[in-house]
Amino acid sequence: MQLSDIVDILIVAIIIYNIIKHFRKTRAAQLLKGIAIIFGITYISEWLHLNVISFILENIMQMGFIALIIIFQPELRRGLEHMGRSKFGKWFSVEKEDVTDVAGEVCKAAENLAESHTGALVVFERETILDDLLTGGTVIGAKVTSELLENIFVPNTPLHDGAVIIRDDKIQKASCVLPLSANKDLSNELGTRHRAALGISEQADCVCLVVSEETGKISVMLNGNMMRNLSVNSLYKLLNKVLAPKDDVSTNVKKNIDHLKSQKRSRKKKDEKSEKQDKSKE
Ligand SMILES: Nc1ncnc2c1ncn2[C@@H]1O[C@H](COP(=O)(O)OP(=O)(O)OP(=O)(O)O)[C@@H](O)[C@H]1O
Repeated sequence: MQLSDIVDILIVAIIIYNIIKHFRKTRAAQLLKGIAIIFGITYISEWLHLNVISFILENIMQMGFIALIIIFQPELRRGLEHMGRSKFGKWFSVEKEDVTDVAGEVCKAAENLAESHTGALVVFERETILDDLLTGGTVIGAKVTSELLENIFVPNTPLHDGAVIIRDDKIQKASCVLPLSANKDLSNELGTRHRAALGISEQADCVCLVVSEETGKISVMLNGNMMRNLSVNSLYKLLNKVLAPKDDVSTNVKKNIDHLKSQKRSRKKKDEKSEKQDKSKE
């Protein structure tokens, strides 16, 4: 066995491990089990020379390949988008200061909504444009303010049902219907609002915020995971962290300048200190 074979096997093993890990808790896991069973039966029927059965199964598998691409289209798209996402690109097309403003306004609204037990669902769009995953919705296109957010979710008003979508520093849409998660591990006490937030976070890189009407608790969904019962403080920190532009070029430049300045300062201090020491010796 050559080194390239070992590398080859390792890469395939890592890919299979990640596919299983990714699909373990989703509807796709059942499909993958079914495919594995068909593969197994085909192999056994070939081994036993059951020609008709193996002919049928082989044809099913050929057609199945195309069917798989159609069935897994959202997952494939998400995976390819994830791969194509540049490490050096911006995650969010607004400045860090805007992110802090948006996070502040949303947290203020979340605190008031939680206090009054008003249900709310807010989705922050990041790299992946969410339009294809949304049904319905009313375009708003206004700057994010706590007053506007709180107003949208007032019960029995036209826009309170469904999700608000935040793109950059604007409320892009309200009253949007999101895809529901098929996660079976989700607690029974959580209904469709939480399931919808989890659903879209499984299919895109967005960040979802839910205020429960029933309990007044704040939850955040990200990459198909849920963080429950967050305080407003931790929500603020989390939003700033996940929405901030990563490795923003200007931030890096600033960091470098700061670093150079602090080096210069410490060199100057050192020089002054040694000068003083020399003088005292004299
Ligand atoms: N697919 C969906 N997309 C967006 N919003 C949805 C969707 N399904 C339900 N909702 C919202 O969730 C509300 C119903 O919430 P439900 O009580 O079933 O969920 P929940 O997770 O228990 O939340 P809560 O704790 O606030 O009661 C609906 O009125 C609607 O506003």
